[in-house]
Amino acid sequence: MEAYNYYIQQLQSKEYTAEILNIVLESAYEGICVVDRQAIIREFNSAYSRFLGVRQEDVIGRKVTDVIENTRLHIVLETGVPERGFIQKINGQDMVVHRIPIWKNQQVIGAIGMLIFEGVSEVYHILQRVQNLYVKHLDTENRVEKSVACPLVKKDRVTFDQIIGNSECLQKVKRIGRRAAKVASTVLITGESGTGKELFAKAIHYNSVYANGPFISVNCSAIPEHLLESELFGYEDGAFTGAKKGGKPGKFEQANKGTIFLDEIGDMPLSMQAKILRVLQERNVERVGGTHSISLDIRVIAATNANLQELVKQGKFRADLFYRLNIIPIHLPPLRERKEDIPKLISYSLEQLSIKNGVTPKQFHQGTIKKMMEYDWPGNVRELLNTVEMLLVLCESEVITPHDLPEKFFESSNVQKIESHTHVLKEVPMKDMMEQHEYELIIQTLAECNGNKAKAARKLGIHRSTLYEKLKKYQLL
Ligand SMILES: Nc1ncnc2c1ncn2[C@@H]1O[C@H](COP(=O)(O)OP(=O)(O)OP(=O)(O)O)[C@@H](O)[C@H]1O
Repeated sequence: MEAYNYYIQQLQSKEYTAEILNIVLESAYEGICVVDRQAIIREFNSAYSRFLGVRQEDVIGRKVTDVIENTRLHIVLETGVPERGFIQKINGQDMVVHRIPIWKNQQVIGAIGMLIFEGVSEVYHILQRVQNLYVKHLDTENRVEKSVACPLVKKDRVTFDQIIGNSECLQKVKRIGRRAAKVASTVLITGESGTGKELFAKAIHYNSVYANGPFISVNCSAIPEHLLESELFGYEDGAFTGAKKGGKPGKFEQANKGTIFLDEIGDMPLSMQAKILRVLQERNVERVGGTHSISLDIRVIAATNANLQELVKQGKFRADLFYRLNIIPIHLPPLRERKEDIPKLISYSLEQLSIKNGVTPKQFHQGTIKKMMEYDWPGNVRELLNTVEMLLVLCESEVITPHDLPEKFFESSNVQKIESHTHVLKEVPMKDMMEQHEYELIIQTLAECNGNKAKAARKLGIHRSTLYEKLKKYQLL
């Protein structure tokens, strides 16, 4: 009886999910088309069918290329790279479309096509595209300088939308960032190198009440110790030999009415830490050799890839400064913990980097994206952008294949582990197909979760102890 009830419950929950999905599809203003791995239409909402003048039942089950004019959904299935805000001619009209691949277990299993009829955010994306075309046009006429002066292109203003990634962990920090922007409190951003700490700091600044003031970035580790004080606090005329006539304002003063971004704060010498603490507490600064203090109205954002708490324990970082900075802590996750963001990051960077380098955008083979998702990205987003740029510039063919990737992509221990285990398993006669499937699923999920068993168990929907039992069974411990 219990098993029967469970079965009924499962069935009902599946029916419920299907019903909800149907309601969502039918309530959307956009045209939505979902295709499977073979580019066969599986879902097609009425907004799309009205626009094309076809009946849903006539198109579901047909190849998308036979139904939607100029579609590239079948190409997105191959590349695995999303295409957002593209223009597609349908029924003689230029329409804005999104094409989003569906990734599961590091494979593209389908794609979603969205036809946009309206929406402010879409207009914004179109505007961006027009700007890019404009810059490209000027570039080809050797008038790059003018493009920077183009009023449409406000180069440095960063919005949270420009921080690419839909992973849950990135969405969560973006939500915290948006809320932090609304208040004047000091923010401490931590995260590995290249995770986007400076980009995040800029997004906070440009969404805050200080947005119209300056954003002054100071790399604390790049300034020699003996120059740090005058760089940060400025100096008066004749403060020391070699001092500029008339004196010079320091970074804090320059940042007045805006934001000061203290990057690599963990590298700040102890002597300077005391002085910075004083400025943060008293909100005024005195130039070197000066006699009066200048009051400051600034937002402070500090960032580090070091473990400040550890540095405090080791006596290398002042505890009082740490607590002064750590009012709103934001930790940016490394790229290896949000690999689902990789296709989207590639898609966005492809276009920007093609324009920057004056080359035609290339396509990524799905196998290439797969390899890129298996890699651990120690240099995070910065390394990813550099890789895409290198591939764009150096690869001679139109499609970037796994062979074009540097050697390091084939050295991943995860990949070797999956391959060697799969190999062994295939040689041994299988008792049970289900077991083989379960085994591969576990290996795959562990690789995706970087060997983190708690995370893998959550992803697999089983208890951690069950996962351990299975790992033991398959001799994976
Ligand atoms: N989520 C993201 N979306 C788009 N671009 C990103 C993202 N994260 C980082 N970048 C880009 O990656 C590069 C490195 O980012 P950034 O300089 O902000 O990293 P960082 O954490 O401050 O690095 P470091 O600690 O080495 O100074 C920049 O070009 C930035 O624009």
